[in-house]
Amino acid sequence: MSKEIVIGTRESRLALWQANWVKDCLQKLAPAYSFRIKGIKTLGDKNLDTALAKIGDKGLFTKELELALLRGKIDLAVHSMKDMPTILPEGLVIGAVCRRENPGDVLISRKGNKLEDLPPGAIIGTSSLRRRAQLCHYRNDFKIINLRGNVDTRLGKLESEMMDAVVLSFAGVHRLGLGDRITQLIPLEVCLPAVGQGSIGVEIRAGDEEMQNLTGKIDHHESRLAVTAERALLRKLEGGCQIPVGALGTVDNGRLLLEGVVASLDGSKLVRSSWSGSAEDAASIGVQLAEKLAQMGAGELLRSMRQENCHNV
Ligand SMILES: NCc1[nH]cc(CCC(=O)O)c1CC(=O)O
Repeated sequence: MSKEIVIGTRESRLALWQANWVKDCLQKLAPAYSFRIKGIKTLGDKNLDTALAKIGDKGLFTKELELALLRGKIDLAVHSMKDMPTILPEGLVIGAVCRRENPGDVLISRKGNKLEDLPPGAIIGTSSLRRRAQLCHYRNDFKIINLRGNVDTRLGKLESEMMDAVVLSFAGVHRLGLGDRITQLIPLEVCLPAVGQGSIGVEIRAGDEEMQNLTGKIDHHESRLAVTAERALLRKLEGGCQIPVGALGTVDNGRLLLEGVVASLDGSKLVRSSWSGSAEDAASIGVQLAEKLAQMGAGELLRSMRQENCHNV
């Protein structure tokens, strides 16, 4: 009998797709093991009606999986990197950051309009403060309404709730086989993605050498460096509540370019800049960019936002 490895995941169609993708990759690379998927409900799945910004996102989609990992109920936890808090619980580490999909956001509009030719006052659904702020900065006539639920639910609401468009991540839409619904790849100049967007992460127990070796087989070095820089930036900026931050690291020839943005909720103020350096210094590039953005006014922006908006410290 081969040793069985239990892979924990949320139960949304996207989460299951991602967990199965990890399972298939590992099964090919390590045929001596057998793998089983175990679905686990998280707080984020149980609170589908509450605006994300109100609950805060500290481990909303990850906590139950992490507890199962710590208790030995599962051996690996598969997450979207963008749903992972920047500080992991004691005793857990990221075993793999898998090769990143196109990290950007996409527009899916009801009548096929792109961002620039949506009608004045167009209604766009998204629950992400980051998307809201950058879209309103691009066009302040847009009306943004809260839209939660998994990818399929959100697309369903585009039809039923009289919206002109919704914004989703390319990766999520593509993985669910809904790529033909995409109207436009939103340019990175308009909207920087969420930290970690497009990358699948595999969390393991610290010191579990067997799982470290196993997950090492699907770790993608450049994706890990890019995501490390983005997470270092966010960790330095954040202070216990959801804030409109976007970031994207790209690695080319050993150099890492990190772009980052911080904006006010209504998009009226927006600070955006970049920092680059040797890719192996990923984390310090994130910290340096955070300091630069703070000097450019992001610090002030974040302080005022925390006072008004932070319900959950
Ligand atoms: N916030 C939910 C979430 N978490 C990860 C993805 C998609 C996968 C990814 O972008 O990595 C999505 C859906 C979306 O934002 O459209």
